[in-house]
Amino acid sequence: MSNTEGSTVPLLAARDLVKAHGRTEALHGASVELREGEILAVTGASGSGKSTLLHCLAGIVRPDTGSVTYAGERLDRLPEKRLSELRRTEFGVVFQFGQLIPELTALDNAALPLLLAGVRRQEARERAGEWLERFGVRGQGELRPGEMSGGQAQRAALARALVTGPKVVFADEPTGALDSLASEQVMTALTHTARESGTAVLLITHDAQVAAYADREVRLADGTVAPLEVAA
Ligand SMILES: Nc1ncnc2c1ncn2[C@@H]1O[C@H](COP(=O)(O)OP(=O)(O)OP(=O)(O)O)[C@@H](O)[C@H]1O
Repeated sequence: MSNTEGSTVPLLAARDLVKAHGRTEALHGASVELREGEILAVTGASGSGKSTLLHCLAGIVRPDTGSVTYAGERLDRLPEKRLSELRRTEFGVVFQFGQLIPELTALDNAALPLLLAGVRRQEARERAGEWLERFGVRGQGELRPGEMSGGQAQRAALARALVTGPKVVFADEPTGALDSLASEQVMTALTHTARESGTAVLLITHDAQVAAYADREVRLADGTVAPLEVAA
């Protein structure tokens, strides 16, 4: 069940986003809203602009026009310093291939955002261990990413994304490289943990079975969110 009932002001809102990569216009006026604690799936064909939308919402790239508002702040207008602080403290990100640091163990990977935030090493490792536990990979804590299965590495990447207690997790095809069993385990762990901690999730996927884990789904086609599915 969604824990977003009664919440009217979106936590994150994109309005009329336009973003071109060179001559390719990836977004042509896309609008979407994410409420606090909501799990929203963004689906659409390859090239429809899903990743570009996620990058704009996460403050990774700035739209050419349109606005992105996070908790009342215009993200698209923020100076880089404040943006990177927001990304570090309020947002977590997971990509298709996890992007764990290959030289570090799963535990040290998961502890990294805490160390960057100034948490002492021992406490960071303890907290990271608890998050690995929630994702069912504590036993793999001393392994490096290359020694883990794809699904285990993705669950460690999710632990790293959630370890700082972000308000929003951006997940771009988090199961794209996994078989269906590993994909199911990753999605169950992600949605269960997000609901438990009240974290909102923006989930990009082209897989209907993965989208079914979300509270709501919007579909991108040719850089625009299908009008009927834009939240009022
Ligand atoms: N860095 C870039 N340089 C040039 N064109 C780009 C760049 N990033 C995206 N594009 C183009 O913008 C359009 C939208 O790309 P985007 O990656 O947002 O789509 P997507 O829906 O996430 O696709 P996929 O499901 O295949 O990952 C595509 O036509 C793509 O080729």
